[in-house]
Amino acid sequence: MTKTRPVFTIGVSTKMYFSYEKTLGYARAVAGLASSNPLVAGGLVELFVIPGYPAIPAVVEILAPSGVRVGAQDVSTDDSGALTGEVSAPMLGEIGCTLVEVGHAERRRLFGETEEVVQRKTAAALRNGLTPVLCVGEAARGSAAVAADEVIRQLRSALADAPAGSSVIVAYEPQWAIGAPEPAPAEHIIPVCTAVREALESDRRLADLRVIYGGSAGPGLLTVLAGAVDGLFLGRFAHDPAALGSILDEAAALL
Ligand SMILES: O=C(CO)COP(=O)(O)O
Repeated sequence: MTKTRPVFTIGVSTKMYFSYEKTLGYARAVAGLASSNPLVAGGLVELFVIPGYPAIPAVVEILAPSGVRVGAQDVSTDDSGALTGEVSAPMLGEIGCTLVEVGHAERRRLFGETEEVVQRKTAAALRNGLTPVLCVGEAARGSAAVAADEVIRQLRSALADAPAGSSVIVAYEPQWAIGAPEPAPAEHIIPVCTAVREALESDRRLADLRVIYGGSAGPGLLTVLAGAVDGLFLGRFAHDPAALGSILDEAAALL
């Protein structure tokens, strides 16, 4: 049987907001939402959760039966070696991750992650069978055309070493819209995501490409953006499971 390609990909990062116990409670709530949702069960909506590292194995155990994918918030450039504090893609795969965030704006801004590092982390994820959730976005608010150029440049750099057959989730996250009261306006998001898709469509190495939006995303946004994005990458505004439930209801209404 061929696997249904999801129409929407909806992911949540808990960043460093939650304790261990709170993370597990959240995962249980998401498992409840997912297992009672026919769209998730049928593969039309793909859900993923990205908790803090120590919670990953327990979250995998909670979410695996309901088909929710689990990822990590970062990954090492290398597969093994003297890299104290780093976590390798092979180990993330061993403990049940199927995706990893690469190049989140907070990693770039607060931890000095350069484009070269983002490129190497993307390659590490892909060579180990993990889907990179490749986070890109312009630093300052400006026109959509300038943002699109910058984001496409970041993507080409990040994907420089991507092998043929790569599956990639691009998370377009304008840096100025992260941690803000509201997401970027739809008139900004839609042309940027459309330009990204057009730019990468001809890249024959990409077997599967999803383009999702993140940055103060929450209930209501999927409806506004549907057709232009493949889904959302959520932070604060989905940390209440009820909000995630209402986004799943939106997805159902759109399908
Ligand atoms: O960075 C984000 C997801 O990775 C978005 O976070 P917020 O929705 O909390 O702004």
